Amino acid sequence: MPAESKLATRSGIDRSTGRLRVETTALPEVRIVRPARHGDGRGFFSEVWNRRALAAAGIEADFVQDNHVLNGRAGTLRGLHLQVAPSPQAKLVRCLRGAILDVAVDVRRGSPTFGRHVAVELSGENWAQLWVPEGFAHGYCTLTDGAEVIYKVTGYYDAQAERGVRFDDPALGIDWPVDRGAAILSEKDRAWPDLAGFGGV
Ligand SMILES: Cc1cn([C@H]2C[C@H](O)[C@@H](COP(=O)(O)OP(=O)(O)O[C@H]3O[C@H](C)C(=O)[C@H](O)[C@H]3O)O2)c(=O)[nH]c1=O
Repeated sequence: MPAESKLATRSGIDRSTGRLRVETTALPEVRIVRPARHGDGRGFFSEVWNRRALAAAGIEADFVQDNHVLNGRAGTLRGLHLQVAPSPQAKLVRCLRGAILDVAVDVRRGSPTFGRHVAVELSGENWAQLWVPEGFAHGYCTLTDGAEVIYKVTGYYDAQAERGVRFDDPALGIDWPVDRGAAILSEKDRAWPDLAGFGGV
């Protein structure tokens, strides 16, 4: 299938029920968070992060940094990255505008789900967020032009602690909407080893 045809936006509509919901995924530690959106004639109001609500769902997070990323064209791919000790990070990721396919990969050595991943569409339309715990590599591919991504992290940026895994490692089997030839990647992201070469944390 031509790369561009795989960029069709896969939008999902979030029917909020008036309160934040947390959903499980195929990887127990990775959760989908769905904040409520309270609409009225002016627009909507949404609590996009609430420490108490997340803690009630078992997500204890002491965030220290917010990141805001603007992406150009659809097919922009960032990842798969994580920071190792002494600067591990858990992340709460959302797409403010446009849409992304957000991916978390379990890279914890000895984990029963080592090498398995979760891929979830996050968009300004579905308002969904992905909780990516420490020990998971994170990456995303944009499904629309101009996708803006905002995420909170529990550890400060530490370039020396950054590690990565090549996004298209066949052993991971991630169904990205673009292939290596069409993806808009940084040189750094072209050079990561596969998971076997990285080894895990
Ligand atoms: C991550 C980061 C980067 N930077 C600076 C360093 C570079 O000058 C510039 C771009 O950095 P980089 O190419 O590493 O950005 P991404 O490729 O979006 O990296 C992120 O991609 C995946 C999706 C992640 O989950 C990580 O948060 C992070 O690795 O921002 C900072 O100043 N602070 C930061 O926390």
